[in-house]
Amino acid sequence: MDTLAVTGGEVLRPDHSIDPADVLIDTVTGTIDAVVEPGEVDADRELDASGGLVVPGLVNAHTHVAMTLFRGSADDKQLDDWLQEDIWPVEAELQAGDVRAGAALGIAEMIRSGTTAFADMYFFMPEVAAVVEEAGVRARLGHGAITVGKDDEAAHEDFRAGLEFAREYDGTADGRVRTMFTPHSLTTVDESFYREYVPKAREDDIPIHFHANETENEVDPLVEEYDQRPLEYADDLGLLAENSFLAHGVHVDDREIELLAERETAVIHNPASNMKLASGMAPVQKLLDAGVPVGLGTDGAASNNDLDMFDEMRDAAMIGKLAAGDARAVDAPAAVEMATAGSAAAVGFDSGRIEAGANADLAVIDLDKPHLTPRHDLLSHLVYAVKGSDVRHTVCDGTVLMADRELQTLDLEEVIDDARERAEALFDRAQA
Ligand SMILES: CSC[C@H]1O[C@@H](n2cnc3c(O)ncnc32)[C@H](O)[C@@H]1O
Ligand SMILES: [Zn+2]
Repeated sequence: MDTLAVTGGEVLRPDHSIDPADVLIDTVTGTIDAVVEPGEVDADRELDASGGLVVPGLVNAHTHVAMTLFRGSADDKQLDDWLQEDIWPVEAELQAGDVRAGAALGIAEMIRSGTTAFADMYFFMPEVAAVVEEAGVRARLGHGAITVGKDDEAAHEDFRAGLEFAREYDGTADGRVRTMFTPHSLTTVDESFYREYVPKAREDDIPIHFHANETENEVDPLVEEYDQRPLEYADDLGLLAENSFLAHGVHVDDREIELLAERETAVIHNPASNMKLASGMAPVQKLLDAGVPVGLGTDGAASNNDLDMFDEMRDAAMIGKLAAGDARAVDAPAAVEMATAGSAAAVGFDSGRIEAGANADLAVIDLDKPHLTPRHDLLSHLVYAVKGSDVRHTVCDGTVLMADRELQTLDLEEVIDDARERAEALFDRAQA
């Protein structure tokens, strides 16, 4: 056994208590071996966490990581106009190398802000899988399949590609890449495709992830056509299950909330994207009270515009209070739970908790900062005051991915240069 000890810090436990402890990691299995009294470990190597707070690596449960190339290119528009006028015309010009560069940039950004795992639906997903492997993070990946704007044969090809990717790449990168089947949304995929392909995914036990109930424009047409709420329609299609998770769930009524709880289907809350696109306020406290599993995501960098999950926790707590009209709603423990154990469970990773047996995915936050002073309540700081740039070390699967803010697996300068070049060429092609 080869071991790494994270020593000298205070550790956030699964019950949200925080106390001084050392974390012993088995780097061969990539799991936490023990959490022990300070000074008791004897390990092959040590990572100094003194003066810091050791937290589970954050889990970004809904993103399109390569969309970092679109950051700042399309702001201040509602979802439909944003997608149709700005995003989709440029995505039509995407090449594999663009997705690789955008993914590397996004993954570098996530490692630098304490995120160790993410769920992603996009295009050219083998490229994303390759960067996940190289960077050392953990991810659940799906090829996003869509039927609008495609002829029948092209749409079938897209859906077959989605299933093929899910089957071929599951378990790669030493098990750090897991896969899923990802139809884009309830309104952009024709019903017949759901009827044909969802059973195929279910047969192979492939998790399903899709956008749903993000804007009112996604609700009304379905109610009109099917005389059903969108999530009743989704249930009829076999989309709601324990290993399904949907992004957004902003416009859900009480019956849909009940359905989600009954089916144990998780909602991934994306507060920044919902605010920026003016999609609405998800009823997060209501979902939690009803027993719906809730995770947290950034969505893509074009609608956020960063991938910092600390920002997202703060946004979730803030907008959760506004939505409920109650300052007690979505408190700090609820926001932390969403970004860690909640997201990890939704995505299907045994991460998001610092406890023996769990994946050794963690981040160390430097608390020695003016904006983190004094220290009345560190859980409060995590949600309301910490920034991604306060992360000192990031560890995933027992491997140190960032030490003292230096990336260990990616060359940051190269990643930034490459992303700049690819973004410029991509937007030039789109404007030609
Ligand atoms: C088919 S791959 C994913 C597809 O989703 C687009 N996208 C990015 N953000 C959102 C969002 O908030 N709602 C719906 N779709 C979104 C992305 O640009 C890709 O085309
Ligand atoms: Zn999305």
